[in-house]
Amino acid sequence: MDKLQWLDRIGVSLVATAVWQDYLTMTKPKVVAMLLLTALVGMCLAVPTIPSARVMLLGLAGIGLQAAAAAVFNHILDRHFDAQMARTYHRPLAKGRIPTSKAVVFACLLMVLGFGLLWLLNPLTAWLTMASLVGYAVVYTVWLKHATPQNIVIGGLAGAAPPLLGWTAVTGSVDPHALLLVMLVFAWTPPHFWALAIHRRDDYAKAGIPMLPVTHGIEYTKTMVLFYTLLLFAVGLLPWLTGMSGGIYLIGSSVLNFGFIGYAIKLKYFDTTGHAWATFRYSIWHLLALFVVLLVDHWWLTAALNGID
Ligand code: HEM
Ligand SMILES: CC(C)=CCC/C(C)=C/CC/C(C)=C/COP(=O)(O)OP(=O)(O)O
Repeated sequence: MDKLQWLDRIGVSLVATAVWQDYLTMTKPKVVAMLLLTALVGMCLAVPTIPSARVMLLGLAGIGLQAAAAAVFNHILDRHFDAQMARTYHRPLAKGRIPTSKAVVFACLLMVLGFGLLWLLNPLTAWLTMASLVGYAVVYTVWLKHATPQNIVIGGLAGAAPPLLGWTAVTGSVDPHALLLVMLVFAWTPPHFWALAIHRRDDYAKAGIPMLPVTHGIEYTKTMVLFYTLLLFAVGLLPWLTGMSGGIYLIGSSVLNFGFIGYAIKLKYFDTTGHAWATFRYSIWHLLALFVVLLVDHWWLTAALNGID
C-alpha cells in the first residue's frame, strides 16, 4: 500500500470515529450511567442479597437503552433550541453533522430493543420504562420545557423513575420502598438543575426557554434551591424512619444532604463567582454517593441480620 492509500485509510477511520462519537453523544452517556446506578441500587434493595445475573443484565441493558433512546429523542426535538445556546450549539443535530432521519432511526432502534429486553423480564417494567421515555422525550421536552418554569419539577419524575424500574425488574410489582427512592431523586432534581440554570440563565433567556431564573429571577431561584435541599434532607430521612435503611445510610445521607444545604446557603447568602456551577457539580457527586451509601448500608444490614441468624 502506498503513502496516499495509508493517509486515505487513516482519514476514513477518523471520520468513522467522529460519527460514532456523535451517536454516542446523543445518548447522553454520563446521565444514562447515573440513571443506571440508581436502577442498579433499586434492583439490589429489592432482595436481601444480589439479584440474579439475568435480571441485572437484561434490566440494566433495557433501562439503559430506553433512557438512551429518550436522550436521542430529546436531541432531535430540541435541535433548533440547542442551536441557540452556547452550551449546546455544537451538538451533532444542532450543527447538522447527523441527519435528523438517521437520528430518528437510531432512537427507534434503541427504544424497541430496550423495550424488548425488558419485556423478557416482565411487562410491568417494560411499560413503566416506556412511560418514563415518553415522559421525558415528549411530555417534558416538547411541552413542559417550553410551557412552565415548573417544567423540571414535573418532568423530573421521568428521571427519578429508574430506581423503581430496577426494583420492578426484580419483583414484577411496585413496592412502597421503591417509591421512597424515586422521591429521593425527585427532590434532588430541582437543586441539581436550577443551580445549572442560574449559571446558564442568559443562555436560556436567549433561546426563550422559561426556566425559573429567567421567569422569576436568580434570587427567587436560589431560594427554591435552598428549599429543595431542605426538602431533600427531610425526604432523605424516610428510608431510615421506615426501617428500609439503617445507621450507615442515616449518617452517610445526612452528611451528603447537609453538604448540599451548605452549598445552597452559600449560593443564597454568600454567593461568589462560579458557586452556582460548583453547586451543580456537587449535586452530581452527591447523588452518586447517596446511592452508593444506600447499597453499602443494605448489604451491611443483610450481613448483620445473617450474623444474628
Ligand atoms: C428534569 C430533570 C433534569 C434536568 C432538567 C437535568 C438537566 C441537566 C443538564 C442541562 C445537564 C448538562 C450540564 C452541562 O452542560 O454540563 C445535566 C447534567 C447531568 N445530569 Fe441532569 N438533569 C435532570 C435530571 C437528572 C437525573 C435524574 C440524573 C441522574 C439520576 C441526572 C444526572 C446528570 C449527570 C450525571 C450530569 C453530568 C453529565 C456530564 O457531565 O456530561 N440528571 N443535567
Ligand atoms: C426511560 C428513562 C429512564 C428515561 C430517562 C429520561 C432521561 C434521559 C432523563 C434525564 C434528564 C435530563 C438529562 C434532562 C435534561 O434535559 P434538557 O433538555 O433540559 O437538557 P439539555 O438542554 O442538556 O438537553
